[in-house]
Amino acid sequence: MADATSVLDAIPDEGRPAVEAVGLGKRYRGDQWALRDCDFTVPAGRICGVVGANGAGKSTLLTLAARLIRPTEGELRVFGETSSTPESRARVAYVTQEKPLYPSFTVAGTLRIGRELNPRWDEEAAQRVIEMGELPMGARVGSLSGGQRTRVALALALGKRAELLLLDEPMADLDPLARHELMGVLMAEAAERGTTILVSSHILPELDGVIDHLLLVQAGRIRLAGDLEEILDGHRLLIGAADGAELPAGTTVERRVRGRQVTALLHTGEPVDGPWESSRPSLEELLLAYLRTPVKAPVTAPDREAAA
Ligand SMILES: Nc1ncnc2c1ncn2[C@@H]1O[C@H](COP(=O)(O)OP(=O)(O)OP(=O)(O)O)[C@@H](O)[C@H]1O
Repeated sequence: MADATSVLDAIPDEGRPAVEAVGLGKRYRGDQWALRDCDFTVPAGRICGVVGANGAGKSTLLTLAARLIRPTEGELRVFGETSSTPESRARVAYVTQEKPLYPSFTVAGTLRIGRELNPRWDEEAAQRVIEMGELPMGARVGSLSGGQRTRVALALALGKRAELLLLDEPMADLDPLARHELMGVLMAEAAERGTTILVSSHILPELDGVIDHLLLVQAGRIRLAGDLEEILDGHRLLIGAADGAELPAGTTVERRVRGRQVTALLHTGEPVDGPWESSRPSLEELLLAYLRTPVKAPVTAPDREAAA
């Protein structure tokens, strides 16, 4: 049996940047920036949650990493490369929200295309995902439900044996059991092969216990980026009496009063003095507090900001 050292030896990129943004910006048209001034690093082997409200820029970020669009400014390095080559494309698999598949092809025919197009194709990995969902290999893709098509798209992505998996809300149309099971498959993939996974989701509980890295995108900006444990350690959730002590200045992300009780999320790793019940936030508590308090980022041109 392989020990921990030999597993790590088998993951050559472990810890090195898989995805690195430097001054990254994307403007589709006119003065509207979908992303602006983004700087972050996702080390190889991480499962990174990409979280943000509708329209925040998550899909744009994943599409840039898949090299389907180009940055307007700055760069997004994938395994150190700034542009796309056939070799670099073979290292990346992207499952989009639309999951474009040929409706007239059968499941088996779809996997056959995957096999023919990908030199590193892993038939067993792809088939495992199909079989777990008990999908008939002879069924036409067009006759499958949305969740079943998602399973076929994930099977293609896993069969490709990519080193970077980009998953844009992959689980949205799956039932809870399938979601749980496929999350397990993705985690096993990351652990065994050191695959880096960027997964966007609005279903926050689905990410808890799965991701170990976080990118919080808000209004086209990166609001939080880094190792998840470090981010959680750097915040305190306080509960106390609404008419009690003042919150420490400068660190409050969100403050909510309900009746006589106040709940606040602070961006500080330091212990907080005062009549507070203080704890480390859960991932969901952290994300909800940030999502409820969007920053007013200047993603549009100054004249539009002034008008807003
Ligand atoms: N192809 C496009 N052409 C023009 N504008 C676009 C295009 N794609 C996205 N946008 C705009 O860029 C911004 C970011 O969109 P994006 O799809 O990246 O957000 P998102 O965070 O993935 O949203 P959602 O959670 O709703 O999927 C939005 O204002 C959107 O209208």
